[in-house]
Amino acid sequence: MTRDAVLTIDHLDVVYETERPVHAVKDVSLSLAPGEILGLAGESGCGKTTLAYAITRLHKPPAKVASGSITFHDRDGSDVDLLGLSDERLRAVRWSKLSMVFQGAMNALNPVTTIRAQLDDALVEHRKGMPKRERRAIAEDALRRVGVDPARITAYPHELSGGMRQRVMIAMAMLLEPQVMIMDEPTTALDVVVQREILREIVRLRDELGFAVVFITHDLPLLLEISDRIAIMLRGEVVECDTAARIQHEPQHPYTQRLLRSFPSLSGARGDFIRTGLGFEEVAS
Ligand SMILES: Nc1ncnc2c1ncn2[C@@H]1O[C@H](COP(=O)(O)OP(=O)(O)OP(=O)(O)O)[C@@H](O)[C@H]1O
Repeated sequence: MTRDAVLTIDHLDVVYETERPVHAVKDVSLSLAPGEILGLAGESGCGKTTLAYAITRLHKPPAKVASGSITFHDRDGSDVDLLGLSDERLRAVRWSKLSMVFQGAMNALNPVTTIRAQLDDALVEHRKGMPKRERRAIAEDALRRVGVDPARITAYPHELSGGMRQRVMIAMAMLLEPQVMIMDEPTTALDVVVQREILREIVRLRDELGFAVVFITHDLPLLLEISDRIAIMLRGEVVECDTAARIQHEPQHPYTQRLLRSFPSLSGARGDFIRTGLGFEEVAS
């Protein structure tokens, strides 16, 4: 157990129990510090999403956690064995302690209820007894944080653009101020400018609210910009885990070196776009 961690993954194995079993996550051990952004990189099929689903206990048969543990170290000092939680306890932990935004999450909003109702449902369930006026204020604040005009709270999802819906999902994930957020390609469906804007917001909010993030994307240059540390996965295993700077400038594993070479843009000047808000040209000049 690591006290300075908010999440510890210990020797995790996840297998798809299909006719020919697929050992998708192999002996993965990782820890996440409070407030840290940990990037997960690796080519398609290396097990990133399987790992993200296991952490959030969203994996379903044929996926099975064959061995290992995932422990959430709550700010209040208690340790929560995520894999051993009853469904009821899991519901209590999800969104309030640990939340997630997955690929295509903007389609996860309920199409027949307003944004207000969806945010309010989460507050009613997890903040029992909170007066309505306070719930409204928190929901509007959550939207404001991600750059959505709170006046849009009465809208139905179809009345918002894809980028706005995605922001609403991120607002939803942050609504209860969780200590950990798992984000798997949270902005992939959006155009690059909107992606960068949302990511800059996530980094800013992490600075403000102090949540930790496990961030998954195919976009390694982007990951290098926003992550504190990066874990490189290859065929289900974490082959290297280090600070973003060391992964970029002193990669140790041949696969990491190969992965970096597959992004020619990495040899150019970049890296401050998300953190500083400067454009590449400004950074380079
Ligand atoms: N439902 C399933 N049944 C059997 N095998 C599966 C299933 N889902 C995923 N896999 C296999 O598990 C391995 C890991 O897949 P996973 O989706 O976790 O990788 P990934 O790194 O997230 O890929 P991508 O970047 O394309 O999303 C792959 O070999 C994949 O084919």
